[in-house]
Amino acid sequence: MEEIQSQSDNYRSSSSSASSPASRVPSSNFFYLRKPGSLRQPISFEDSPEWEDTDADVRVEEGGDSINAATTPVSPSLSKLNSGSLPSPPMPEAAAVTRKTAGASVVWKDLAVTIKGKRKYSDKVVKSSNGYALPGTMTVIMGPAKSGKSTLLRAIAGRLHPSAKMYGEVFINGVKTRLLYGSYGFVDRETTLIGSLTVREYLYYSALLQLPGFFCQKKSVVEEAIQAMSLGDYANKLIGGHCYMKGLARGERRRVSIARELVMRPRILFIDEPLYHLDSVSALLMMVTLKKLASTGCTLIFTIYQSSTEVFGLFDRICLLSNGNTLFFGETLACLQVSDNMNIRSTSQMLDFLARLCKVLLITFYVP
Ligand SMILES: Nc1ncnc2c1ncn2[C@@H]1O[C@H](COP(=O)(O)OP(=O)(O)OP(=O)(O)O)[C@@H](O)[C@H]1O
Repeated sequence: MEEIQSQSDNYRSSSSSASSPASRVPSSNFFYLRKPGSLRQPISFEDSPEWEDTDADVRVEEGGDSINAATTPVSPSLSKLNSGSLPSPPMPEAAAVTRKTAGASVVWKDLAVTIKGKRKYSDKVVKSSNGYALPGTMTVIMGPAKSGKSTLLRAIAGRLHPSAKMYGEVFINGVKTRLLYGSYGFVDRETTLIGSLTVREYLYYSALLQLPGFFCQKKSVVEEAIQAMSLGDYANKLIGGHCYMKGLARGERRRVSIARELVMRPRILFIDEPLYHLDSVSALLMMVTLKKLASTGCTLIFTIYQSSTEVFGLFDRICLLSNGNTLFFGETLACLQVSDNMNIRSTSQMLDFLARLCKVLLITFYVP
């Protein structure tokens, strides 16, 4: 306890200044260790006194990304995040700011992927795929298992495994280029989260690790990400899920992994199976959240194995794969139109039709 007290005193002496005297902050704010039994009542990192450094003339202009800082706020030590049990702070102003991102158009042309170890060159995992994704829209890569969805997604994002070789071209905003760090986010099918942190703490750590810039800017991006993924009700809850500690449900965990990428404010977001292992209600909620995210301007591209009729109706464009072949690329409505011409009257009938088509092609092409 003495050690904690002395750390606390050190902190007070180093952080106290004319602008933020320690006397302004109640002494109960200076706990460095989580109190015993407080695991179920986690504390927001915003309880750190430095969040309230109102005298620091730091302003972040949303959308314009410009920062005017007379004094640079000091990042808090990570130990200070484990503060004691204090009442939850009100949502900061940043949370009320609507997220607006300039998306980017993505075009892939004659994209093919081979993987070392496959028997023949003709055994391409993805074969001559063409398509595009526009800002503010959701483009989904659909197909049965092992049809090459993840491989195509990784190829577009430039994140193929070293044993894979890509052919064809990818254009970002009309320029043949690789995606730069920070301009895009990639959410894998399974991600590891830190169960001993709350959602807000975890996102804040991610922001600290991934982003340059000022502390208050990180605060705003974290709150934006929480808001964008509808995690407001869970922001102060422990992620959990380890050592028999009950944690967030799968749907929320998945949203946290997506929010982790959003702190980078990516222009393009790639998600491998956002509905992986989600029940139908969580799947619909996830898709509605993603649709909302797309409406802020972000370009969303993701893979999906199967979809309910309701979820299907939310997609803007579909790239339908079967054994690496692109069977259809176009707008969802056009896809429905095609099915209509074929006397298919409902989305579920169309999905059945597509599934059957995939199976036929799979059997036709997959036989060695
Ligand atoms: N690194 C790799 N090494 C060897 N083969 C691979 C590798 N990655 C993918 N493949 C093969 O490529 C094919 C397509 O895999 P991919 O994961 O892209 O399909 P998918 O449609 O995403 O399937 P699923 O949804 O079942 O994961 C599979 O036959 C898979 O075995």
